Amino acid sequence: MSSLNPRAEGPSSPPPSYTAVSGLKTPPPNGRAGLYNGGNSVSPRRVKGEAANQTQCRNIVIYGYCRYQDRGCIFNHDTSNISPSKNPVSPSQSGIGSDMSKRKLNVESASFTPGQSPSFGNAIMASPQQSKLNPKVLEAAVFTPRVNALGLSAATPPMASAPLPQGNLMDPMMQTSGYLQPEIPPFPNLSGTFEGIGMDQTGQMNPYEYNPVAAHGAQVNPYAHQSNPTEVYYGQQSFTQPLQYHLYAPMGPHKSNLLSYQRTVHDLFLKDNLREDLQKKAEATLQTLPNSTLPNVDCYHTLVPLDLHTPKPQGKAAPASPPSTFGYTSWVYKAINSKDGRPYILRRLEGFRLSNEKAIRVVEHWGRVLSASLVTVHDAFTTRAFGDNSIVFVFDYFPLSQTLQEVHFGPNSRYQTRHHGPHQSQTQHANTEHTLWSYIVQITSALKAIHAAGLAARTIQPSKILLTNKNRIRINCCSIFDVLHFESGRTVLDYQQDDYVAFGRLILSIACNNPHAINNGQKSLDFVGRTFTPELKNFLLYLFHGPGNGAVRTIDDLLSMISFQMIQSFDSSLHQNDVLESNLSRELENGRLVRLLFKFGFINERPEFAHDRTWSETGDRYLISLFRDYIFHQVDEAGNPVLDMVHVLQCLNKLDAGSDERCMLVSRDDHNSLIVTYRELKRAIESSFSELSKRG
Ligand SMILES: Nc1ncnc2c1ncn2[C@@H]1O[C@H](COP(=O)(O)OP(=O)(O)OP(=O)(O)O)[C@@H](O)[C@H]1O
Repeated sequence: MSSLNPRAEGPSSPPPSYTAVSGLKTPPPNGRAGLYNGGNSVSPRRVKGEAANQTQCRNIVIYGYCRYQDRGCIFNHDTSNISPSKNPVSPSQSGIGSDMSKRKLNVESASFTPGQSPSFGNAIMASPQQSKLNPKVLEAAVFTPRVNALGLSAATPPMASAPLPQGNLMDPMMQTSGYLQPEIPPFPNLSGTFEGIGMDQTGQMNPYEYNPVAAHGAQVNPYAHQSNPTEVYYGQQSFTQPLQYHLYAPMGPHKSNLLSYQRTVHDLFLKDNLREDLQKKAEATLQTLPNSTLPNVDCYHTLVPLDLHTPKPQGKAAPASPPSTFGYTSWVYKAINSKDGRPYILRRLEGFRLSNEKAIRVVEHWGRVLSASLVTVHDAFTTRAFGDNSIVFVFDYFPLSQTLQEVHFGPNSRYQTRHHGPHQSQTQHANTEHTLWSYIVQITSALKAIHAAGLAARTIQPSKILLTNKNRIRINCCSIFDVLHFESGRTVLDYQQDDYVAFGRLILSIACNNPHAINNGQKSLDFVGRTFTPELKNFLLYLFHGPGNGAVRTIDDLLSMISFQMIQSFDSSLHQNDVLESNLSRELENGRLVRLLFKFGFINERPEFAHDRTWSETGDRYLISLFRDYIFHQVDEAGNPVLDMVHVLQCLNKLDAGSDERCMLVSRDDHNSLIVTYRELKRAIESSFSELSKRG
């Protein structure tokens, strides 16, 4: 394994204020240079090798008795063995180097009470010669007793004592510090529960009483007296109870059975196809039209036309042209609203004169309709900004969406080459039917919301249904006909019944892959009957003919006919949701790390403070710059840069979590080494950042 060393070049180091060992060249114990992992730990092997009954029970040491003595505790309960050297806070637990463990207690020793113990969490001494405690260590804040892994003390109720993030949570930059390293329980156990927290004689939870029987179960836990939390914390994942904010937690669903060494750094980020899709959509959203002559309309600017087809002119000018959906020349623009900065769709109908003011207010009724399968309409207004009388409808914008007309019947349609018939395989039929049911479920759900609001969609046709994602559709342009034909004299019920027929036509045309399938209705229905399941044909028959005896179609009848497909569709969307959440969780970690990198960038190499003695590269700043080298500027034996992204991710995550793990930082001239915990590094970055904020 190649050892990684920070570059041995650059300026020699100024004297750091952290505990440093000049000339320390001790290789790190785990083979990875610079990473010193828990040098104060008691080796599990040692504990394992000892006969358990020769090991002093900790409850005797701490409390003078062990309530499990007669209930299976396998450790030694002989009190005569207890000498001052069996300090309840063992050196290894307290974070003092191994040389300190040999020292006996004396009058100057910090006194121990179960509620308090001296903290030795600061930079540890790595040099065997250096036997005095770092003055910083003695000044360190008193140790608050470790409570259980949920951060609950014995006296406080669970909700009241949940660990609170440090820092100002309202400050986005400070939010990275919201991830505290949770308190680590003193005696992790195998069961994964918090059985190490015993009950005292009053029946109260006692976080200090160790229950060896519960913790060991039938077998002896070799880590039972393991007192270095970090070793258990990182080495024995299954033993740990606290949340590990610095690790990437793989979230399901997991489809591939890759082994850990087969995974790549890509597994830590969004899936490529999803990223590409989102980036293309972002690009489309931000697209502008250079040298555009399009005007600003009301509060909308930066108009980009989306309707790539030649507008279909109406009236005498072009009598042979097929009429556009609304009977007016229509234009579709993407535009930005200057009030909220968001993109919207403006659909302009050219040459429309509003004869009744009330007509345009119909749009407000559509504000009540909430459906995920509907393109929401926000506003409608008349304008002369285009040099004519136009009416403009404002809709939600869905980047890169296509109409079902384009998807199924357009020149570039992937369905064009497929001719339904005997040559199509069973799988292709099944896929087409799956798509059809997916459309049916979504349109039915939209109709349910629309009809319940006392309205009718009136635009169920291939060119007015948008495909915004795979198999994800939305009914577009609702409300336009309500305004255009405000005084038509027909009732809403009539229009609602028309919706069902239009729905049937849409599904029939897609099933037959022919936009004109309705022109030969019976033949098309026979084809559907032969090709797809009988449920689909029955569904279409209901849409075209209703329940019979002159009764009207109702949305509830429709829903009961497709209940099975609804369940299937619901299940698929739950799966899809899981996949997206899993992808989201990957970005969650990365978002935190970016904010951490921002802080690094703000702090490191500030030229304006170069001669400022209070800021210059000593103390915290020196530590941070060495840590920056440790993360990013490692080189291998041949001096080649090591570009190990996983190392960067691990370091940043541990830093953000303020882990107790230590790392060894080496000055650029190789003359000084520092051993610090990530917790200290985190503190250094936070204090430097807050100092910067005060100066700013
Ligand atoms: N809300 C929207 N979000 C994003 N794109 C949209 C939206 N509405 C329409 N579009 C896009 O604008 C283009 C034109 O849509 P339009 O509804 O005018 O289709 P059309 O076939 O031209 O219909 P018409 O015959 O009514 O003109 C389509 O490619 C469609 O994808």
